[in-house]
Amino acid sequence: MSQTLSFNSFPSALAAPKRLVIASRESRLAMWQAEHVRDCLKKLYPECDVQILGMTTRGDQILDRALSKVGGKGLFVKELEAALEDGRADLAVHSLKDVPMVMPEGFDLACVMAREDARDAFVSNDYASLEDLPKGAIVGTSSLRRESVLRAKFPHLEIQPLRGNLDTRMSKLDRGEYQAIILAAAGLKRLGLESRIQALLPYDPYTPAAGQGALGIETLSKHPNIRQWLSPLNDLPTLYAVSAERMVSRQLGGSCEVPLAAHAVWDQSQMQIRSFVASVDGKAICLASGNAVVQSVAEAEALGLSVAKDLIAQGAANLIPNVNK
Ligand SMILES: NCc1[nH]cc(CCC(=O)O)c1CC(=O)O
Repeated sequence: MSQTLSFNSFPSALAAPKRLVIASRESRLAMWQAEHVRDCLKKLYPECDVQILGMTTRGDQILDRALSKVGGKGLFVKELEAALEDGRADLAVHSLKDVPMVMPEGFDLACVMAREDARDAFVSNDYASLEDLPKGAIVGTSSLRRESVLRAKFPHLEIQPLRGNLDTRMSKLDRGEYQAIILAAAGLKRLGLESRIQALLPYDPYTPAAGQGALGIETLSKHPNIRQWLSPLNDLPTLYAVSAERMVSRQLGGSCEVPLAAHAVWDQSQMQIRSFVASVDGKAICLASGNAVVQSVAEAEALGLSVAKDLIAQGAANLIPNVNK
């Protein structure tokens, strides 16, 4: 093992925390996630005063343009990082999918919690599956990754952008603006909207984004105690899986300006990973998968690196703007 990590154990050398403030976005999903972390911390440290500081980010405010055009994933995390930096909060809870692949100087991804269902979900009021949609039906998604698979498999469908938080997206569907929408199953399940899922999309070909369904907790690097306090919340299978996925994405530029999917599963030392890079029209695709025994974060990252190299050898970099070829 190249790294020593402690899991599910009380960091006994350290006194329990007295007060912890969690920075969170204010969407219903973000608050559910922050409350989940608060409840886990309260269970671990019953004496600790755990508070949630809700805030609005630029990513929540800009709803009229594609995320890929206005600055990408970082838009959802910058305000939370500012709160960590000036001491208003001790930790920030994020959907790991929204956390940039390279952490900014001074910040750490201190903890990765157990993953929800990582699949994409088909949501519709009138149709049971993608296969049932008629020619010209409008499907809502702003994810270039989802769009590329849909356009490759169902060229007769019309893909339209869909932004906003989960409740906004669901109400746009319910108002009839779309015949169907594609969302991460994890968010729907967390908000008690599982019954709205018509079909869970299989990992092949609907491979999710790196980190989808997992929660990440960010802290300042200069506060190692907080990392220690959070360490019992880490989930090892999830940590290994997302370490491989995030390595693939990092090697390929880590932006959401390109259709990029990476999904790994770790079970009893065996890791499997599947990844693709595609053109938005779905006409070009590089696909790679891998298998390895993984018993450390470093080994997970090594598998991710080999998958990224495989994709690059197939010409994936030609599909990606600004990546080192
Ligand atoms: N890109 C936005 C985003 N970030 C995290 C989730 C859902 C929850 C998750 O994947 O953890 C979503 C919505 C979606 O993709 O439908």
